[in-house]
Amino acid sequence: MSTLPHDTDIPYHSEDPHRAAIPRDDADPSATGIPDHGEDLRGTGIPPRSADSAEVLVSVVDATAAVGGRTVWSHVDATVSAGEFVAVLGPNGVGKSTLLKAMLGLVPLASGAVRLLGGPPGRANRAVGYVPQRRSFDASVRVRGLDVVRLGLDGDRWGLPLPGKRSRAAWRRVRELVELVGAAGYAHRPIGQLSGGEQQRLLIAQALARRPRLLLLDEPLDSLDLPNQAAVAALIGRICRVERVATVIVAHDVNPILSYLDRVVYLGRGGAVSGTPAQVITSDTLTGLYGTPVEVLSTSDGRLVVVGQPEAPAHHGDRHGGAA
Ligand SMILES: Nc1ncnc2c1ncn2[C@@H]1O[C@H](COP(=O)(O)OP(=O)(O)OP(=O)(O)O)[C@@H](O)[C@H]1O
Repeated sequence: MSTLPHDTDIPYHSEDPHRAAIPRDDADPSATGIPDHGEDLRGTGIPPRSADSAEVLVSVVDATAAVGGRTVWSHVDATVSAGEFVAVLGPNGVGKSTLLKAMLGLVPLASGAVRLLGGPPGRANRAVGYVPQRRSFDASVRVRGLDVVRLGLDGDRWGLPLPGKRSRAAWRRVRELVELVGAAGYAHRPIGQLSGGEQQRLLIAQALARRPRLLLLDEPLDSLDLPNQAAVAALIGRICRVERVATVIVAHDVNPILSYLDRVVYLGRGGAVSGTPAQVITSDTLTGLYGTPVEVLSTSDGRLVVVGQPEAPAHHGDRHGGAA
């Protein structure tokens, strides 16, 4: 895989000296069947994160979100540190997308606070790459994949075209990104004619265009087949670990990303529990979160199956679960 060189005029922070510490898991991972990601990255060659001082990029503190006049979740605490890979999990409609939007300042909080890269959300959004949910292109869309990636660099720019030197640097950056996500074989084709997995890779490349410190991905594995889920999950794991872009991913199924994750935020019943996968994805923790018996089973190939998780969340205002 290619790395992101530093020969353009676009700021990049991969040499950040304040990389996050890995929140080490006190629980025995073998007890739950959940791999300890620090040592096990499925033989990908991806280095485990080293433990040094953590810089918090996002903090959500005792937050309550109300959308359309209804409380979606309340008393949620969550943090994302530099270089971390964090999953937001929970049943349909529990408010996972709302949490990402709250981090971006797109959904105002009813109470509590969000800080993004040291300030109020919204101000630092140029340093954040965001791929919203279910963004796909109709077959009739003729824009090339390359141009979709380029929009991540200058899509918000109006007026005269970039001068030649800056334009060449921008196209060089686009080519790097296309290589990074493994899309070189099809990026010149109209994006509407590409598969869901191919489109997803190009959208991730677009979100990385400005060398963000934080990547927010809303269900990037949605509607992909299993091999594509595994491939895109591995790509995101590499971006997080090798390129050191902290990543928050909304997912329905934790299994494709399980071995790459540092932490999860599990939403349910008005609140949230966060911690390492081994701490959170357990029968006891999820039973406490949902207030109904939930069983976490581990299959022989290491997949987790959550049984009994309520599909339609009840919305309560009470605090529930030990948010970390
Ligand atoms: N613009 C809106 N107006 C009113 N209600 C909304 C709006 N957007 C979301 N909601 C409601 O807020 C709740 C949380 O939605 P959200 O999309 O955050 O959930 P989610 O966990 O991401 O769901 P899914 O897993 O189905 O994508 C849902 O009940 C949804 O119907």
